[in-house]
Amino acid sequence: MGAGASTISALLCGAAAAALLLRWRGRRGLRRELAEAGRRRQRALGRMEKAAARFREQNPDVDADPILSLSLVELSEKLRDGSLSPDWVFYTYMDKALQVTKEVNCVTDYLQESESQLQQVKRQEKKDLLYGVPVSIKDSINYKGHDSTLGLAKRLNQPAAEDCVLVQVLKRQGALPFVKTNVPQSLLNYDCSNLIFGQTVNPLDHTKTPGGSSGGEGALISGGGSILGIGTDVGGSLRVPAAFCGICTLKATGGRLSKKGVVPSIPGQKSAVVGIGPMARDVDSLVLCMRALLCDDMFRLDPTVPPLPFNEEVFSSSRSLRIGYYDTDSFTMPGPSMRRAVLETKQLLENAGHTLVPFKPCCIEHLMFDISVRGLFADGCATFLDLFKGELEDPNIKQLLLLSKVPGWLRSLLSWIVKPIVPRLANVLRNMNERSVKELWKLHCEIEVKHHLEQLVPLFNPPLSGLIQCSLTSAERLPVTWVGP
Ligand SMILES: CCCCCCCC/C=C\CCCCCCCC(=O)NCC(=O)O
Repeated sequence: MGAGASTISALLCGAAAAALLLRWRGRRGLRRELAEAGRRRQRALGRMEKAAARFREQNPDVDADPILSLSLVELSEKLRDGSLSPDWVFYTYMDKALQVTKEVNCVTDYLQESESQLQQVKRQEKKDLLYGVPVSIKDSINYKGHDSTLGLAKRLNQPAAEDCVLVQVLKRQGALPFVKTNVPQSLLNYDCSNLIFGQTVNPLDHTKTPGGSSGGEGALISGGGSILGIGTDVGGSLRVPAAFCGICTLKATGGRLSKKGVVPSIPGQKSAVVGIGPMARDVDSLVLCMRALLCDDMFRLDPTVPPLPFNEEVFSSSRSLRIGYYDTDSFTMPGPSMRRAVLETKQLLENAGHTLVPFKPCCIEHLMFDISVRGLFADGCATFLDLFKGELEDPNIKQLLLLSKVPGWLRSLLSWIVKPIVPRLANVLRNMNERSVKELWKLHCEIEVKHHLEQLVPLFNPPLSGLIQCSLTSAERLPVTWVGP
């Protein structure tokens, strides 16, 4: 080998060694940041623990069980008529949230400002719908002075400059947002773990996931540590954890509740719409929350939200309803217990005088893959991958990341190869490829015109077809899975 060639190979080796060293240092720095964030969280939980202990010491007669066993409707009535004191409720839930998080690891941050807000609320004459109700919020919902991490190290130490509109409205209604809860790294996952806060587990069975991405909320509420929570959902992030944890939720129509200050995983993506919603132990709690949120404050603070208040007339009407139902969409097959739950509910609704109409949702496979996955990843996964630049990857997101990193041509080839054996994986792969602007506009037209206007709206519109005023389906067809990748 000549001197020139050895110089070149020495330079190449040097460059490779320097790159490896830089990468190692970068990763070591990240690990330190993660460890520091973990310690910060422990300090926050410690402050919470001290506050709860102080309250217990000063109020030894407060009995937690009667407070924790009240439904949200009962609790808010008692708070408003003065038969329960807001600080009894606040510290009782704080204590319970600590106990639940010790078991299932669901609380990520203590919103200590809630203690001064509690003092303010107690001085208030006006007692709004959520007066004195402690509320938990998902990590991605901005609360002034606190991080919305999405489980990503790069988002640490970037506290929100202001409360998002939802939090502002909750506060105006007298609610006390007191903790933030865990999410999977990037939010695009049906599990609930990240490298900052770790794995959240299901309170009903610690070997199982609580679901995701609003899994911290699901676990905390199901464990009894919060009476009302707020989460978000694109492809199941409210519905999956609610079903896995045995609680209730409502994915409000996109745009019905303000998204201002709620951090999405793929900003600008419009095909699979983000919906915000409450999570709670029963349906009446969801109703109370929606009634409280759909108010003038919300419409004024975020003029993009249509100023449609909660429709009391429709809600309290005793008119019998025509309700569409299906126990299977023939694509995501329900387990026997889910099917039984739908059929039992159908029977109960019929006994109550409603008419149940069988109804088959159209083209689930197409909607899931050619619309939702294609829409989410229409930039060839570039925005999703940006989230992970310079980031340590949680093992639970590795599979999706691996598919996202494959070059488009190879994804198409792999899709073609695996199609006969795993057709659904082939479908995911095919739809993760980059689309042109023209193709994306075509996709938006298909969603708005073909799917919404031509297929969905007629189902709900009396003049055209059946009066399907709401629909009943098994909540979630995904089986509850074990924790871990
Ligand atoms: C919109 C997704 C449709 C489901 C398709 C399942 C096929 C798996 C392929 C890609 C994974 C996409 C992950 C979707 C997770 C959605 C969770 C969610 O709603 N996150 C958003 C949020 O929390 O706001």
